[in-house]
Amino acid sequence: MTAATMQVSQQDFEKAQEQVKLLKKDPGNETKLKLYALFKQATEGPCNSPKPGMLDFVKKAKWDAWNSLGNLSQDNARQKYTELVSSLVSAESADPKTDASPEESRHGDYETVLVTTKNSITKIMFNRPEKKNAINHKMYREIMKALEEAGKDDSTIAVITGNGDYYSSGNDLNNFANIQPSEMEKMAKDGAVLLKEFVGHFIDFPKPLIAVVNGPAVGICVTLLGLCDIVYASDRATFHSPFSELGQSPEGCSSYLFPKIMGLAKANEILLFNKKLTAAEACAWGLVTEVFPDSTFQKEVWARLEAYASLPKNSLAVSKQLLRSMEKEKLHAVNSKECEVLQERWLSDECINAVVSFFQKKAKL
Ligand SMILES: CCCCC/C=C/CC(=O)SCCNC(=O)CCNC(=O)[C@H](O)C(C)(C)COP(=O)(O)OP(=O)(O)OC[C@H]1O[C@@H](n2cnc3c(N)ncnc32)[C@H](O)[C@@H]1OP(=O)(O)O
Repeated sequence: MTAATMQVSQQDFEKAQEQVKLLKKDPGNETKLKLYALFKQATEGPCNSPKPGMLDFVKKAKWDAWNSLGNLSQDNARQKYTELVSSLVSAESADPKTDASPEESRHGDYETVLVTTKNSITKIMFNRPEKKNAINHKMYREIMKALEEAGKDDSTIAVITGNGDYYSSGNDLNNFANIQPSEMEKMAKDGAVLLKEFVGHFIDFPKPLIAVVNGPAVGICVTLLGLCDIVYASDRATFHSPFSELGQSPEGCSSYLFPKIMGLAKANEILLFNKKLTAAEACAWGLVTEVFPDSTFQKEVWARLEAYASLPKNSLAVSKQLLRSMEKEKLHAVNSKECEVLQERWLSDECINAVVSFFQKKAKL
């Protein structure tokens, strides 16, 4: 190495120390240890401090990293440090996700949901506010796609919430409308296949999944809460699963999870007798984790979630999967059975009459 390159290298070394502080993305512990070791070697020479005790994990890891550089010269260490920082800076500027400041990044082309990621949280927002976020066929498919993507992306947790005054009014009753009598059986069969796949995505979701219930929730959007890991609700939210009123039967694994969560007697009031719960009741019955005043709901909940999302991502994922693994097989079996029963219900006069009444504006919940 010539004197000229050494001098440039010293200047670059100082610049690199500044650049490393500006990295937007955490480079990970392994890289941070490498940077630490090269910095120490460059500024102090070979490792000269006593080996820390086995239980002093952090100091020991740092000492090991520095010591592993042996007799690497200070010039070479400066050079390697500078090169490593430069590679991190280039990787970051080539990555559109980190380029975009801490602002929200918006995902893909969705029509019925709004999917964004910010601060390690992927938010899936039901986005049909003019229809009270009722879930039509396209929305079932888009929610599944969004869950698949959120399960694989860099986020630590995923959140489901609603846009507008409702969390969701549940299944879009248009899914049952304008069906010719000759196509009823096919509609019911296809509906059961779609519902089974949809609920299966919640059962299998690999990361913590949090429901932020911003307003009233109806039908399937209530039952799915039992498959979420945390449920935060505004005090404006209500919880209503009027299955018998609609000539239908429970889904979303609620026939198994609700009695487990709140006891059979209370589950029966909701699932058989259409009892609409206030947020406070849903919390007392164990379906909701915590209720917040509507005026501070968004602020308080997102501050809480951002803190949770800064916890170690892999630890959270394996722990969630461990907890779910105890029940997974059972939940899939319950889901299959519920869809089988619903497939028959959708062909019943009781269900058909309820849908007709809704569209004749005779019946509202
Ligand atoms: C693949 C199939 C899977 C099936 C899975 C099964 C799931 C079971 C369930 O989810 S059961 C629950 C079904 N949901 C309902 O029965 C709710 C029906 N809606 C209502 O009773 C009311 O709309 C309300 C109480 C939710 C809100 O009443 P409000 O007066 O405040 O508002 P509007 O009625 O004027 O609603 C605004 C427009 O939104 C339309 N809309 C609301 N919810 C639904 C819905 N679930 N399905 C279809 N359309 C809905 C409503 O018709 C209005 O539309 P308009 O402006 O065009 O008239």
